[in-house]
Amino acid sequence: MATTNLSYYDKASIPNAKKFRFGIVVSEWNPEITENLFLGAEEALLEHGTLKENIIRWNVPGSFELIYGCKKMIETQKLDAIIAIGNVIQGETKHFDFVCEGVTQGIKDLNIQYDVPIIFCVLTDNNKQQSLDRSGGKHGNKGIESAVAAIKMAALREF
Ligand SMILES: Nc1c(NC[C@H](O)[C@H](O)[C@H](O)CO)[nH]c(=O)[nH]c1=O
Ligand SMILES: CC(=O)[C@@H](O)COP(=O)(O)O
Repeated sequence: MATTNLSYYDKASIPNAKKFRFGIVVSEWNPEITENLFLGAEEALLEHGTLKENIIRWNVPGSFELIYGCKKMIETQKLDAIIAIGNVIQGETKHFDFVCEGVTQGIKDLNIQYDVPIIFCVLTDNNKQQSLDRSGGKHGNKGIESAVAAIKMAALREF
């Protein structure tokens, strides 16, 4: 199944985000990828009206630490949504599987436990080229897609 471009969307359908406050937790593993994901997310949030001062960025060592970083951010900041940014690339061992499953389940659990939506912006790729293609390359930028999801979920949270 061909991957759709992650960055094409109907911009007119996105609520104005001026009143929302967003957290972005960024993994420091594979920074070439995660920084591009962050820039895509930040640019999209600003494009849809978010105030720069309403984007709170924290860094964590790796994708597995996104779980604790998001939890701590929810508990200490007043936020309407959080974007968790990471990039896990398959190595020689099964560690990839455990990191990906762990961060997926951990972020899922936080979405159940707390009333702040956490957007899963974690690329889980077989190789670096797949990551490059999805962080500003031929398949777009998952950071943009995640920012759009964050705005939509922040609006939904108001009901
Ligand atoms: N191999 C990758 C990791 N591994 C590190 C873990 O995320 C974690 O920091 C460590 O196990 C200590 O708890 N992390 C990534 O984000 N990307 C990788 O490719
Ligand atoms: C996904 C990872 O943690 C990865 O970097 C580990 O590499 P390896 O499986 O070769 O130890």
